[in-house]
Amino acid sequence: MSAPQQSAAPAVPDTAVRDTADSAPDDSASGAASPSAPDATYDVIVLGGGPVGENAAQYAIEGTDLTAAIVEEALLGGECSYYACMPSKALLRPIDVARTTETLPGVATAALEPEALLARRDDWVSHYDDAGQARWAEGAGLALERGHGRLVGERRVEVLAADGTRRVLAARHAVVLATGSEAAIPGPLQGIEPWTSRDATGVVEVPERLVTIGGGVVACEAATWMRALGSAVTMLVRGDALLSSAEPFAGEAVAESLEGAGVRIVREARVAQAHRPQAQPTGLGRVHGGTVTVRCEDGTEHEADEVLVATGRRPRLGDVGLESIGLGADEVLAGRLPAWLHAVGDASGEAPLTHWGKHRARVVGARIAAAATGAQPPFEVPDAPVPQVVFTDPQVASVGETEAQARERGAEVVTAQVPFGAAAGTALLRDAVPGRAQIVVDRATGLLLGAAFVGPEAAELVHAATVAITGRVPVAVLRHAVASYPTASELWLRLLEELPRELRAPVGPPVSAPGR
Ligand SMILES: Cc1cc2nc3c(=O)[nH]c(=O)nc-3n(C[C@H](O)[C@H](O)[C@H](O)COP(=O)(O)OP(=O)(O)OC[C@H]3O[C@@H](n4cnc5c(N)ncnc54)[C@H](O)[C@@H]3O)c2cc1C
Ligand SMILES: NC(=O)c1ccc[n+]([C@@H]2O[C@H](COP(=O)([O-])OP(=O)(O)OC[C@H]3O[C@@H](n4cnc5c(N)ncnc54)[C@H](O)[C@@H]3O)[C@@H](O)[C@H]2O)c1
Repeated sequence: MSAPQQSAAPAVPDTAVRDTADSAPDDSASGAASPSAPDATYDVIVLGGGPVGENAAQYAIEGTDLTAAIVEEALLGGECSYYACMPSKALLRPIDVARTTETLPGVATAALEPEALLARRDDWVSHYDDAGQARWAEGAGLALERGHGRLVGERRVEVLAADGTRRVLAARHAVVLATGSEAAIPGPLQGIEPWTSRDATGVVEVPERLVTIGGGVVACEAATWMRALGSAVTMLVRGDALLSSAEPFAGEAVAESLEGAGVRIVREARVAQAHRPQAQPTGLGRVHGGTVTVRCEDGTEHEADEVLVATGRRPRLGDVGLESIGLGADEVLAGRLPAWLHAVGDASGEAPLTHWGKHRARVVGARIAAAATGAQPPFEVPDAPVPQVVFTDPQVASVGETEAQARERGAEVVTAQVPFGAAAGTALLRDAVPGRAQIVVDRATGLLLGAAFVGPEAAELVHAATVAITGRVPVAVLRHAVASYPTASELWLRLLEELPRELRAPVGPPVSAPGR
């Protein structure tokens, strides 16, 4: 589906590749066999050039004279740039704007132009060409080794290029696994060439009838743009809610909105079988064969022109040579790795989100640089919270723990909830404002544990919560962080006002925040 660009040679001048004579790793130290002497040696080798691998490589050499290579078998920039975040958000933003115009008197309702929308998507994925990313890598002083990389021993990586040539690379200090993830396709749907998220973001032929399987982020976002493009969408959800890992009111609001737009949501629908004549890989975003019939365990059948499987992703660790160093995927996912080997991003099993993977890559990259140069490792925050935005209408923006997660952990929590339109700034966004906002606060410390904003343009509200959780700002102090009038951020004031007085306005001397 992708159009890999292949070249056996590194994309940066050979000056970035140090002489290997006296510094190649000593294989005898580990007892691991090396298939051959290295063709090149770098200080750091990163397997996988997605956003996470790029950041790991960049931070591992920044401000040093270390060298790093990124090994990439397809498009430099990874899933996020060409098949995931960027195309999906490029599709969703005009849809969001058009929806907003439906609710705002004083502006004509905007009509979507499907062809122009897909053309915008194509621009945002650089027409599946990674030349710009390759230029960035070169500018950052990173070597680019094109081909499939796998470990072949301790700090050894073999790169198999598209033309069949093999190069063995040696890493003086570290190897980073940043190989991303792949769509998980349940058994009954294998063999019928279903769409994955790649086809949905790369849509070329809009199927008249689309069935989606799954009730998570991909299903909800894709249902939004596929419905807007004209598909009759039926979502088969095996549970009773959408976005089940978020606060319950998030899934309810998104379901109401999708149903309002004409999407059919079938809950408790467990897929037992799927059938399709002439299933074939016709290309990215094209209909992959004849009519699909999906049969559920309760005997109901759903017919469609295409089926999108959105049932989660799994780390891509199957063909990275872990066995050559006596490890398996379980060790990677549990973080049981030798000191020279690191895993980051989707491949690590941590939250499969670009910003989180990139953050961890910066941390790990800086650690590698410090260890390699003998510098003091940079300060880290071990329990930084993970934010996420689901770009549905309404948007779902959340960070930290949900109320249920905090209670399950045994925390004594207080929550505050307000309608999303409770502040003048949010009420002005649309004439009818759906959604809610909620904060979860630890009763004993007054610290924020989690926050969720469900509403139009909620995305930008969540960073304040991320800052408050990361910086351990008590709600009594947060109350004095004044939002401008009339902005959406004033929702914070409304939320804090809902908390018990002893938490938000305790009596005492002025200013008691730590560090002041
Ligand atoms: C439809 C969709 C929308 C998304 N939207 C968002 C969003 O809005 N915001 C967000 O934060 N996250 C989003 N995500 C998640 C995000 O795409 C991932 O978290 C992110 O791409 C992970 O980056 P990565 O670098 O770890 O992996 P990837 O982006 O998957 O990159 C891995 C790279 O490694 C290469 N590779 C793999 N194995 C090898 C090998 N053996 N040798 C050489 N190269 C190899 C691959 O070709 C690929 O280029 C979305 C995901 C999907 C599916
Ligand atoms: N805006 C964003 O940040 C964004 C957008 C898209 C994807 N992503 C990331 O990509 C990852 C993958 O997204 P996703 O939606 O595929 O996964 P997900 O984990 O969000 O949702 C998977 C859904 O599939 C269901 N499911 C799992 N196995 C099933 C089966 N065998 N049969 C039927 N249903 C099944 C689950 O119950 C759930 O509803 C997510 O973890 C998400 O973080 C992020």
